[in-house]
Amino acid sequence: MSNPIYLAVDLPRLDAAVALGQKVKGHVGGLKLGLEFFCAHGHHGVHEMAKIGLPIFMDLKLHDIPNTVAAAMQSIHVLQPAIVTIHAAGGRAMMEDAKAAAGESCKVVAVTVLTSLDDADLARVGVAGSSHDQVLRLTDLAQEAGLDGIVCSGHEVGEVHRRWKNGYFVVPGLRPAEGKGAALGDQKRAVTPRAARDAGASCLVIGRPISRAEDPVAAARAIEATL
Ligand SMILES: O=C(O)c1cc(=O)[nH]c(=O)n1[C@@H]1O[C@H](COP(=O)(O)O)[C@@H](O)[C@H]1O
Repeated sequence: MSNPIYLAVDLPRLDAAVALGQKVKGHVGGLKLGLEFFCAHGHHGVHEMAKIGLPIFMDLKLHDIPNTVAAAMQSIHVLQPAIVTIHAAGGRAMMEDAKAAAGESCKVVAVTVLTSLDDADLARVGVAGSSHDQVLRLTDLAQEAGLDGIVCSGHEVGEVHRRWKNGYFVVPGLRPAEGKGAALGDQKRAVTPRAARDAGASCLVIGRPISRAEDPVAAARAIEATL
């Protein structure tokens, strides 16, 4: 089985990002480049990271009118990402157009409810009900739109997996062990990598527990050993 860990390379400097990717490449299955990275380094930065030889996950969380999102997807074709994120809250037409504009080999996955939000945060933006119900609602919409899968927390992935048998499920907000490793930081719905994997996650997104560890290779290896 291939390594399901994607390292979230959320570092502002390109040389540091390349060095980190090179160091841990034997212990992760891919590299996730997010908004921080793409805004700072653009296509050039993605090309440099691709040279490390691992699949690239472009976490752009696109959310706009369908025409704009489709055009953005076309503009990143050339980078041949393995996975791209969009926001499910952009609606069915936006998701359909994003998928149609993506390359054949690129998985398009929709972020449901960010792992940094809890039920009280959702209420403040006008979403009645629990984060759990909202994840399931947006999962069904993403499946109807023909996407490859969704992004959710480890708390919901078990139920998502039961509803959508062959979907691709990305789970971020992972912390290696209760009370150990990196603190929760801004994550509110966190679980351990092993718990997420057991519940049906296809892809485990892990950032600070590896990138901020004193020894990132040892941290990645230790997490890999728990899976
Ligand atoms: O789409 C994502 O990857 C994502 C969705 C989400 O709901 N929560 C979330 O944390 N992420 C990303 O996952 C990574 C988590 O990083 P750490 O909290 O440092 O492990 C970051 O790059 C986030 O942008």
